[in-house]
Amino acid sequence: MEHNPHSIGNARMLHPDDPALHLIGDSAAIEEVRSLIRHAAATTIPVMITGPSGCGKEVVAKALHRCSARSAEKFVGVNCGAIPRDLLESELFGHEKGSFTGAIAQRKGQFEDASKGTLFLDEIGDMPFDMQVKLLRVLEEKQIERIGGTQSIAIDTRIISATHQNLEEAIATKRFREDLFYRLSVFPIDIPALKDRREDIAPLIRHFIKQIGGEEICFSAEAMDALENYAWPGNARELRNIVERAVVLFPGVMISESQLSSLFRRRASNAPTHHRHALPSSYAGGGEVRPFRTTTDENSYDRGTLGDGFDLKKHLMQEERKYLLSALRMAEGVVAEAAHLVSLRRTTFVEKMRRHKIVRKMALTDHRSELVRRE
Ligand SMILES: Nc1ncnc2c1ncn2[C@@H]1O[C@H](COP(=O)(O)OP(=O)(O)OP(=O)(O)O)[C@@H](O)[C@H]1O
Repeated sequence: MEHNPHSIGNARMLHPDDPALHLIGDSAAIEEVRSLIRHAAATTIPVMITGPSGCGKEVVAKALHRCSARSAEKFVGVNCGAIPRDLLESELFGHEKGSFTGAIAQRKGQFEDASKGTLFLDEIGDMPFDMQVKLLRVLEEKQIERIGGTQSIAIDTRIISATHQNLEEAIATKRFREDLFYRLSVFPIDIPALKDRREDIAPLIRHFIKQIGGEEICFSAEAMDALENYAWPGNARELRNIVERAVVLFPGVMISESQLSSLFRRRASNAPTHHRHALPSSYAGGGEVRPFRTTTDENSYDRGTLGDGFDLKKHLMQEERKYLLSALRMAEGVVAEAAHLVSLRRTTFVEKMRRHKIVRKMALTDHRSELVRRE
């Protein structure tokens, strides 16, 4: 058992610097999450954080790390869905020099790097099935072997995983190993969607305004009402983006309900209104702005474009990459929505992202887009 004097007890007994308080929200659901963080932080048991995309899973993981006795050590985040299969094993477990083409030097993996600290396995539901077997073995034996290595290395790494997927469903369809699921989710923490904890919207707006800096903004009572009634398909991430836009477009201004539509640039028709019955049903069609336009007609290419080394396969790959990135940007990093924008299944979209080495967070405005994030 690890103990941290600041992490145990209820909110009233807490030190004002309690890292769990960095998790913003006044709802009962967030209060419950804070309480779970404090309990989990006093142990090293594996925690699995679930909730829809953008709801704050990484914020919770970091709060848990900061609350724990490991807070002085590293927090290392790995996005299991964004790293190509071939690289993931080396990313997690490291490799010895010469163990494969391109392994020009020995490299420690994230498990070793985060030893004594916390390893955050984000998007665990996207981990390839064969890697799941390897991960399970490591968790059971508490030791790793670098690729091409001959000796086992003991590790003392706290594991927090997260997913927006329904892993029970993934288990039923044999995409996720049941034994690994039970190993990782000893202590589950579920974060509800923002639409189910509307009390958090106002404090989150205040928090984001402070975090972003710049001139103060505020929303009229009707505008606040509309924001509190909106469906927030992108959850807190979408709210943050709206606040960012508001700070740029309306510095020092009281924002009215009618001005909100300019903040919701994705789909003007989906902008919130304070009439509950008029609320956008999150991705309903009517009046959608069409994201992509065809720029050329059939038969319109001539010798000027073709010939001279024109490579159709390469060209199509480049175009595909542009479409994927644009869709991701328009969907503000919500993969399911981006896939919907280009009429692909989510899994196909993720597969294409892997092929193009696209990281979901490349599309986000807060530029936290690395494969591996460190604190
Ligand atoms: N309760 C919260 N308090 C403070 N900031 C929050 C909270 N929830 C979300 N955020 C902010 O919203 C954005 C998205 O949060 P985060 O990246 O943690 O979501 P996530 O659930 O991990 O997303 P994904 O599933 O896409 O990985 C971040 O900018 C984060 O700082």
